[in-house]
Amino acid sequence: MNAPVKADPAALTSALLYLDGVEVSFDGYRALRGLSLTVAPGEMLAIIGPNGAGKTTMMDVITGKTRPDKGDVLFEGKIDLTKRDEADIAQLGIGRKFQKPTVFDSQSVEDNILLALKSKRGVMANLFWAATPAIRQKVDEVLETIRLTKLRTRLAGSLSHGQKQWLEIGMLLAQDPKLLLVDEPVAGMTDAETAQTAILLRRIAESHSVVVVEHDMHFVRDLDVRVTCLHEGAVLAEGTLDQVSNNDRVIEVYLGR
Ligand SMILES: Nc1ncnc2c1ncn2[C@@H]1O[C@H](COP(=O)(O)OP(=O)(O)OP(=O)(O)O)[C@@H](O)[C@H]1O
Repeated sequence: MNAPVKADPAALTSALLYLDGVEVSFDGYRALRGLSLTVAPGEMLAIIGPNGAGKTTMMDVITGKTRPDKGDVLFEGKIDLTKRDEADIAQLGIGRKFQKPTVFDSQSVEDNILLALKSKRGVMANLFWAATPAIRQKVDEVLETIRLTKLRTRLAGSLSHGQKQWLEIGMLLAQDPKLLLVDEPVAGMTDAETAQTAILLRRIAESHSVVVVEHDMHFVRDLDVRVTCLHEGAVLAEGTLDQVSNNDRVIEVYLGR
């Protein structure tokens, strides 16, 4: 069996996100077993791996939902995320998109974006909140990025599954995250929506760091980014999709022959 890939210590100071030797156990079951990886500023990283590899647990550790038993989880080279709670971590600029869209169906597309903007401002600020030109501009910008400008007045509940996913990504963008964590964004999408989502994430990655967990290899190929394959709670292989998908162990435990 291959030794788990270690984080590069030299990357610590330059990494936006740095995980080293992260261990998580649930009732004796070791979900993460020395997980080490880094995400550079402005980088998009795709994470693949079989069911139970620890991908969701990794996201939970980064966002403060799960505390690791051991290991380093650092943001911007110095902020120890293991000491912060979920709300703090969101404030630091780490946004997470879960697999299922959770938009407000009874609100319009643009009001969903506005609500996301408001939630960033906090309750007190909302008392004095008004649709200032700066806020309108931000909403316009986000709608343009997610290509929903023409549907801005439609009720979110009437959107297709893919459009809802894009809207939710827009709601994250409204909060100006430095790092976006995106969990299986194309599950349940049509092929056309999947292709559009790759274009959208590539556009977003021009100005944000992104970690995307996905099983759809066509989509991962379209992303054209560094790929990390997790297995049994650690990194099994890293590199381009071609390098990772030609790795014998990755073929054995995940992709098949
Ligand atoms: N709260 C929990 N209590 C007990 N076991 C858990 C808990 N959360 C996760 N696990 C176990 O830890 C392992 C890793 O799970 P995780 O959900 O992180 O894998 P994954 O790579 O996201 O899988 P999938 O691709 O199916 O989403 C699994 O065996 C899972 O059953």
